[in-house]
Amino acid sequence: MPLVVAIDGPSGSGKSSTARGVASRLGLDFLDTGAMYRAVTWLALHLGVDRTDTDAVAALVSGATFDISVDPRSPRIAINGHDVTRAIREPEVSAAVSSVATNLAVREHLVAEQQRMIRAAERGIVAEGRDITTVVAPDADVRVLLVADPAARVARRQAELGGEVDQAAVTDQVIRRDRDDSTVARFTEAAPGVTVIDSTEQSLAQVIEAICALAP
Ligand SMILES: Nc1ncnc2c1ncn2[C@@H]1O[C@H](COP(=O)(O)OP(=O)(O)O)[C@@H](O)[C@H]1O
Ligand SMILES: Nc1ccn([C@H]2C[C@H](O)[C@@H](COP(=O)(O)OP(=O)(O)O)O2)c(=O)n1
Repeated sequence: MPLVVAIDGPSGSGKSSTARGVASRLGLDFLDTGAMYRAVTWLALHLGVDRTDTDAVAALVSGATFDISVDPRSPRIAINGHDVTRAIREPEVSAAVSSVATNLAVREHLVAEQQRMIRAAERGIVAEGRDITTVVAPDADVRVLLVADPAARVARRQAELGGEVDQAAVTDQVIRRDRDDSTVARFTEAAPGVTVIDSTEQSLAQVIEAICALAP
C-alpha cells in the first residue's frame, strides 16, 4: 500500500512548507487541502456569490472541477479552468475562507474529493490541512499535529506577506480564522495516535526530519 502522511495544524504552524519538504524527501505526492477551500472561496468572490448563502456555495462546489498538481516542487491549482495558484493567497481570500470552510456541505464534497485523490496517489502522498488525521485519512501511516505558539505563527505569516502589512490584519488572518475554523474541525488537540510536533523552536529542516523519521 502506498505511504500516506497526514499533517494537521493551525494557521502558520508550518504545514504547507513542512509537508512539501517531506513529500520531496520521500518521493511522494503533496496535497494542500486548504488550497481547495481557498479556490472555492476565490470562485465565490469571482462570481459574486454570497459566501454566507450556504446553499448557493454548496451548489457552486458540487458543480466545480479542480485541476490540481500534486508535485511538491510545483504545486498548482485550477478551478473551473482558472489557474488560481497565486490568487488564492490574496488577503481577500484569506479573510473570507472560513465562511466557506465552515459550510458543512462544502466540507463533505471536498473531503470526498480529497479521499479520491489520496486513493489515486500511486507513489504515496503527504496531505495537510485541519481534518486530515481525523476525517480525511484517519488510517494514514503517519499522523502528525503540527503546532507553534500563536506569536510565532503571526510573526511567520507577517514575514511571508512582507513588511508593510498591517499587524492587526495578519493577527485576524491567523488567530480569528483558527477560532472560526475550529468550530468544524478539531485541530487544536491531537486525536489518539497522532504525534504532536511543536515547531516554535525548531527549524523547517528539523521538523521535516522529525516527520520523515516517523515513516515506516
Ligand atoms: N519550523 C519553522 N521555523 C520557522 N519558519 C517556518 C517553519 N515552518 C514554516 N515556516 C515558515 O512559516 C511560514 C508559514 O508556513 P506555512 O507552511 O505556510 O504554514 P501553514 O501551512 O501551517 O499555514 C512560511 O513562511 C514558512 O516558510
Ligand atoms: N482540511 C482543511 C484545510 C483547510 N481548511 C480551512 C482552514 C483555513 O481557514 C482555510 C485555508 O487553509 P490553509 O491551510 O490554506 O490556511 P493557512 O493560511 O495556511 O492557515 O481552509 C479546513 O477547514 N480544512
